[in-house]
Amino acid sequence: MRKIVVGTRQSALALTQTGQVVEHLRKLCEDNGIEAEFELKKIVTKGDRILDVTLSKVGGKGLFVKEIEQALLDGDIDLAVHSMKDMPFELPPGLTVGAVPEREDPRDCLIMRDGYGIDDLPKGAKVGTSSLRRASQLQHYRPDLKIEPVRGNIDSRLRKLETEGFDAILLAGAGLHRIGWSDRISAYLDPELCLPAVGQGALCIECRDNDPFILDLLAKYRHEATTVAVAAERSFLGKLNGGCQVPIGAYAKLTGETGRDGRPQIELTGMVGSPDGAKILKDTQRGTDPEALGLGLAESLLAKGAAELLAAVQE
Ligand SMILES: NCc1[nH]cc(CCC(=O)O)c1CC(=O)O
Repeated sequence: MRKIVVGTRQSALALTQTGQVVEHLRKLCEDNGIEAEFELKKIVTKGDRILDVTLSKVGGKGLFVKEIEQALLDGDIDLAVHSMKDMPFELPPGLTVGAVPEREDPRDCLIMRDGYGIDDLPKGAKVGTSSLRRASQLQHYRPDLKIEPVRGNIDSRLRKLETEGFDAILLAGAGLHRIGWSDRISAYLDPELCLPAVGQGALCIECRDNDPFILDLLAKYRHEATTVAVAAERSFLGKLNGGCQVPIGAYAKLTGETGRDGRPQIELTGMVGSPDGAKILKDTQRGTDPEALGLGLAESLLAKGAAELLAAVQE
């Protein structure tokens, strides 16, 4: 009987999604005659400790993953469940992505005090988000809105909708679905209006690259379409050298067509914007090689001036 220690953050969302992953893995073990038992280990990350500062001001990448990766390297845990969009582009030596399971809804959504869509917000309404990507795209569509930062876990952000006088706040639909709060969602934002964060709605199961038992188990959990789509989005992000603290969005999906090389065709849309939404660069490309597609799309936006936009945010 092998004991598998699973590392997780301790927010409501993290515990729920880790619990769901462990249930799937338990079933996979049962179906494949693998004897294993699972144990959860809660780990506090820097991102959990600093809750009162806008993330773009805290700086640094991997705020929600570093301590968990250290626990993997130290052998304190055997695998970790992360939100893909919190993952930095590069993993530390010795660690690898063991599986990307099937993606949840990638869209952002509005939780509104009144109304059922963005066009119901009154002129000058106060909207809460600390994401420069969400702010940029929302302001581009509705320059009249007043965007103000709101941080904290999903539960505390929802509370702030009431206590801090917001007309609406923006959250990822996936998180709300996972914790069973879909009924709080007033409207989904179409990716045409608001491109999600790279990897949004997907999970990343990370493990040591020299642990064949865990690698074999996780290989059975991999979802091909999600893996390929997220690889394209992350390749785009990697080329632009962005974390989740810059106004970059991307969304990839399979078109259902097959390329000349026999591989599934991917359609990738990416954006880079100014935080005030005055300028948004956006493009869509198709291809079958996720890395090449991400790089190509990034190069197209760089040729249109993406580097200048990003430099203005990062200085
Ligand atoms: N930035 C924090 C974060 N990281 C992952 C999710 C949940 C959605 C997901 O798994 O993509 C959230 C909350 C949010 O953005 O509303």
